[in-house]
Amino acid sequence: MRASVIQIAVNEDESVEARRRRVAATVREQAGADLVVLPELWTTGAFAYEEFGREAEPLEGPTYEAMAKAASDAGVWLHAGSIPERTASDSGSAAGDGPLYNTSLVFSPSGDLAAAYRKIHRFGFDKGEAVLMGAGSELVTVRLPATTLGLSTCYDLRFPELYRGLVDAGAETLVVAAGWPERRRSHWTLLAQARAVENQSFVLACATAGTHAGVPQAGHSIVVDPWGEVLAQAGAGEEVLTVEFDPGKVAATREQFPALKDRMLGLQPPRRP
Ligand SMILES: O=C(O)CCC(=O)C(=O)O
Repeated sequence: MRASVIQIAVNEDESVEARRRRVAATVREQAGADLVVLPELWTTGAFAYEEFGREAEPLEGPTYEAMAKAASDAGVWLHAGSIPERTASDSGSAAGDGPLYNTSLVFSPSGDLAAAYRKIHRFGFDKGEAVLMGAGSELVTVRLPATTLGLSTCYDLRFPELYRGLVDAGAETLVVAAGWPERRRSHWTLLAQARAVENQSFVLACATAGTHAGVPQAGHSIVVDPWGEVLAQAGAGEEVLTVEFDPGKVAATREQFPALKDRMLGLQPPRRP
């Protein structure tokens, strides 16, 4: 299976519309790949909080349209990263003034939407995304011909129980769309490898490059195999990481070193003295 992980530079000197055109062209250049992956919130930048409301789009908005077409032009499965999704209000208002979500979109090679995943763990503690966006509550997997993807977004990477849930639902290739800051780059690499090892799964983790809202981005998108070996890692700048991998290695690893089978569920909490 061949995957292209597109690490996009998100800088403020480029308009959202120009970036959308540029990214669509780069996706088209990946014809021949089986899977193409884009990062989190690449239209606005994950830290450009003021842009979230301004650039939010309905699920089937301009990014959806451009990415559906790029996927079908290239004939690839496309994890199109995430968008700030504007939803309708509870009253169903056409103005779409309901909560925002950080929503990832996956398209099939014919350009149909295969899945949408709303980021579950929002970043920012008591500010930023954590207060501006709603939290998703559903795990999402996507069946491809050769593997099953488990979807996640950026800060989700810190929450191992999410990935265990994805593995229990059949995931073999864990995709992380991110806009991770340079300041915590060591955590990014460490956690991507940890999620691969503990879940005996491939991890395809796609980050952004550049600087927006004063936050330098880590880049260093990474692909890790189920044994924890790094198959490829990008540098700090914009880059397309191309990697060939054998999805059969997941079953082989789980069979040869069956640690996942030794999970002890339903442990009792410690007794009070
Ligand atoms: O967990 C981190 O250090 C970064 C998370 C983040 O930047 C995000 O989720 O947008």
